[in-house]
Amino acid sequence: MIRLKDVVKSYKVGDNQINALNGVSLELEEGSYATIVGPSGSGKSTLFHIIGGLEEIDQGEVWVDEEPIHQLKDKELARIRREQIGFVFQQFQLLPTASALENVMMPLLNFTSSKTLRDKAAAVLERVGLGDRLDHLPSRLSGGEQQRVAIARAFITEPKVILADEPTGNLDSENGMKIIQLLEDFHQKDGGTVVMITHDLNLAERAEQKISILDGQIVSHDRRILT
Ligand SMILES: Nc1ncnc2c1ncn2[C@@H]1O[C@H](COP(=O)(O)OP(=O)(O)OP(=O)(O)O)[C@@H](O)[C@H]1O
Repeated sequence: MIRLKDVVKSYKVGDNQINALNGVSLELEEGSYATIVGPSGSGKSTLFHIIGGLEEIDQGEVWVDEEPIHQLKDKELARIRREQIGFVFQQFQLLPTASALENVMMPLLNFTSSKTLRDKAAAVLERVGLGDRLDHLPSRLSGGEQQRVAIARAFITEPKVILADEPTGNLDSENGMKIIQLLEDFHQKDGGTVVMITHDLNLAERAEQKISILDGQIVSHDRRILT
């Protein structure tokens, strides 16, 4: 359901060209749980942005749930991001002036009636253990709680895929593990696909698939069956 074929992506910085991805091919079936590991600058975030339809590619093909991401216009990409993909970032990326509930409502604000949306947002906040924090501004929540709001915001669209870029990078291990458990629940109970960038090799080992990137290329793709 996520398929990349010979993807090339470079950036121009002044007169220099930086080759961020040098011919990446990858297939992840629906319901996969995969981590992406690699040293700083190896191309992990570029790959993440490309799978999420956040960046254009120079060459190759990118398919998400049978949709040719590489050929779509901005409006179509926005629809795919809204309907298929939930994003979670290291820095949470919450709107500071909006409450937890409002942050979670954000992805569907123009698409669902407000009463239904409020109820739905409250239900996903309940699911991530924040049913008693609906009206809190992010500044009144701990880092772990803010990231759980971000997970709820990703859940609200009932996506098929959650893309998480270092979701535990700013958290202590206990709060980090709560986030991992929510992502693993999404994978195990909802049958969703999780693709997570991590520097934490212990976390990488928990996934069914580990994709290692070096200098813009996939150097290994390990698969194992979780018991
Ligand atoms: N917007 C950009 N403009 C110019 N160069 C970029 C841009 N984004 C990424 N790069 C370059 O592309 C290469 C891959 O970057 P990328 O962010 O994908 O690596 P990464 O593996 O995610 O690194 P990190 O672990 O440090 O986040 C690096 O050399 C980086 O400097």
